[in-house]
Amino acid sequence: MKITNARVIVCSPGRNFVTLKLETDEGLTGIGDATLNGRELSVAAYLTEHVIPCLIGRDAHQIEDIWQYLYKGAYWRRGPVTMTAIAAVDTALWDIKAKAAGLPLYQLLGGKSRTGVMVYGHANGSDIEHTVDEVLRYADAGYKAIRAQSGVPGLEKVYGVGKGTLFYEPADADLPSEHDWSTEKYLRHTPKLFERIREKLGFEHHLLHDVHHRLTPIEAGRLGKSLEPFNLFWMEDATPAENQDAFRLIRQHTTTPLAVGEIFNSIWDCKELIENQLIDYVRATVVHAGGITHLRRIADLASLYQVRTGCHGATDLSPVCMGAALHFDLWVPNFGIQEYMRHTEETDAVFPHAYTFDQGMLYPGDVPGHGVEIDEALAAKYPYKRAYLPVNRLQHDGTLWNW
Ligand SMILES: O=C(O)[C@@H](O)[C@@H](O)[C@H](O)[C@H](O)CO
Ligand SMILES: [Mg+2]
Repeated sequence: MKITNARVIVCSPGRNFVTLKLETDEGLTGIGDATLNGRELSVAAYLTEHVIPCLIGRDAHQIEDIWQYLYKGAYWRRGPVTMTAIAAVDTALWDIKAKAAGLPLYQLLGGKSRTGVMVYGHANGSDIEHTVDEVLRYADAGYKAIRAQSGVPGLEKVYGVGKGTLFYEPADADLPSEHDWSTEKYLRHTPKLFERIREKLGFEHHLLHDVHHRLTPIEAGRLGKSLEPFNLFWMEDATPAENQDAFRLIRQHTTTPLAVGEIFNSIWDCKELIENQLIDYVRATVVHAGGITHLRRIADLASLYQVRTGCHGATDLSPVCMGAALHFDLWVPNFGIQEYMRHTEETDAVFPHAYTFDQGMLYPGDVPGHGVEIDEALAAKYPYKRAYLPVNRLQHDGTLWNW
């Protein structure tokens, strides 16, 4: 089955998405997500100018060979742009292979390992009481796991605290907006938030929290320790992970489980974290980590060390990535949890999909392929609009900090 045609579709139904569509001489098509938040057009150009010309005429069934060809063949290995482009091709090829087999993608990976995929939703509030109300709302909606982020007194804008709670969108401006940060204020506030949530919610639900790379390792150790009484499912991105060894220091100080990896694009970003058992959950997902083919390698390495998966699932990952990730999640033996930030109705209309939500679980559905399509005519009505993630500065002197 030969690849006869390929094109990149850029659209902005509420936010930007990049989608790769492959066509074959047997009439089967497949799509893959290629969205890299705030740098969308770099991947679109990489695919159009450099990858698509190499794909035409290749056998769509040779997923592994094409992966190796694009990875080794570029000479310049890894990096978010390259790995997102490879992921798009890989996802589209798995979609085609599953459609050719007449099977949902999870069957090709090894079949179901569980009945459904446990997800966590985002409860955001401007202060503690508002966040508690949001957490209770998610619990009422059937969620078994809830991430809680709250505004911090004395800080004007804090990551994760959005206006529209169900459809929070971090890429909020044409050029980066500026947030302010104070580690001292945050560290004083956050244990109070979780104390109050547990008081009102009890201990039946999983609670998660995202630190968004803002602490030093020793500060992260301190936060993890202070959150221990509240039994978090995980503390995410406690410190930047370019230096994988940094997590050793956090580990020495707390038993709060650690998650990291939404910005990882290769197994090399997490090899030491996994082999040294410095984390409990790896957050890499299909679109930014080289597709199903590479994510499977990361998960297999992780499983040797009892590290579980916790795929990134924010709104800037398109429904195409979500669909593919859910097939992966249903199969992967060392599954932990899947993030689920709902897309807007406009986005869902552009990307009709087979996956469904019920009582805190997502189900990928049983249609052949990964179960997500793109309505190209509708997509064309939403042209690209530049939108950037914010930057963060220390409140007391304006030093650029981690966002
Ligand atoms: O855990 C998460 O979902 C976040 O960290 C994301 O919202 C992240 O900020 C965006 O995906 C960045 O593109
Ligand atoms: Mg995160």
